[in-house]
Amino acid sequence: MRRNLLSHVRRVVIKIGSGVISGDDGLDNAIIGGIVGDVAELRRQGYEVVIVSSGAVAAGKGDLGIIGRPRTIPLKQAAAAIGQSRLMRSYKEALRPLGLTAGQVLLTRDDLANRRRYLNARNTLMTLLEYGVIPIINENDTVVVDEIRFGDNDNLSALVTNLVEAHLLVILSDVDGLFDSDPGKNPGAQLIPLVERIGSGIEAMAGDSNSHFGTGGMVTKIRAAKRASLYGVGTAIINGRTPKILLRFFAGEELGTYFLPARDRMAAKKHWIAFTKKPRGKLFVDDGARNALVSKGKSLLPSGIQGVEGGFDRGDAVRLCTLDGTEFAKGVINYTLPELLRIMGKKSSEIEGILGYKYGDEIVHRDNLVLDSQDQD
Ligand SMILES: Nc1ncnc2c1ncn2[C@@H]1O[C@H](COP(=O)(O)OP(=O)(O)O)[C@@H](O)[C@H]1O
Ligand SMILES: N[C@@H](CCC(=O)OP(=O)(O)O)C(=O)O
Repeated sequence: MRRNLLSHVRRVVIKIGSGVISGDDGLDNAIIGGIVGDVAELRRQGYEVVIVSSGAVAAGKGDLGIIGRPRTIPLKQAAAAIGQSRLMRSYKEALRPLGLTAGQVLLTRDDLANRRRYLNARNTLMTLLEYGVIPIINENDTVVVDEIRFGDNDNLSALVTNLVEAHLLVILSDVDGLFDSDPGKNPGAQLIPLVERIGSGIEAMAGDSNSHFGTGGMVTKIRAAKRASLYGVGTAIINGRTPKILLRFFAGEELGTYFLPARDRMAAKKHWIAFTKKPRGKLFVDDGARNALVSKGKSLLPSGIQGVEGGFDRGDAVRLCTLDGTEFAKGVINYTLPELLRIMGKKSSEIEGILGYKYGDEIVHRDNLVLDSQDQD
């Protein structure tokens, strides 16, 4: 059955967790060599591979005398500054004898939240693939602050899956897949081989990370699988410490946990609005406007808006709320806050008379709107 699920797959994002490629002494070059060997073989079989690799902090923290997790953000960032170049060197040295080369791509959420930079990052990644180079992506840990953080590389890998229009996300972790409870705490835990839909029952099974290395445990992996699934892509979680696991998986062996894609695929742009753009304000709309958006698939016009909150610019994402504050959608706004304060509650035909210009009748166009029922951040 697995072979059928993979038959359409040509481009794949492989996320490699810190716990897979590092131990207490830093990077585990034997494991990296094994994974890279599999990747080279997958390339020969015609797959295009994009790697999202963690491990910078684990590779650098020893130089700072840190045992266990770095306690502060500056320490984590300093460890990443030391470790990221070491991580890339390990990949490059493993790839070189196989005739392959890697390209480092460091991203922040800000890079992907801006549409122009998002498209630019995509062009870079596509060019690397076109030239047969393996992109190795990580969060740009040394510069990120909270507002522009992906948070964890599971999330980053789901967003990259959309960015490069991949057909499959494979998460290599230090466990065999998703178990019905944390196998680190419960030796009787059972592996779940197939997840058809990620609902609250599945989410309740996931626990945090138990290691010095991992960031989010199963919680962030399931969230990533859900995001990929809403984009119409399946996700596999398999054990990256098992030799030749990638080759066995792509040969169709039933390994780990496979999450099926959702039936209703979200368009790439809507997925980006839902998960990559950070909301910068709120609009409070009346029942008529909410109904038009939720039940009739209409755009948001100025007449239904009764209140605003936060500071936003044209092109930013905002949350849409009912008058009692219940959030029900997220969308990209066509007007700035000062403009909106002048035109809210008015008819679309009055916009030009009030502002002296208009960008359109819609405050949020339905093509740039994602309802909560479609699931979002
Ligand atoms: N239900 C579960 N099934 C499998 N692993 C779980 C579960 N709940 C929590 N975990 C923990 O999640 C860990 C993997 O996540 P993490 O440590 O963040 O690794 P990575 O570095 O691969 O991201 C496992 O080692 C395990 O201890
Ligand atoms: N960017 C960080 C990794 C963050 C992270 O999500 O780690 P992990 O849970 O091991 O995938 C690093 O390179 O150390």
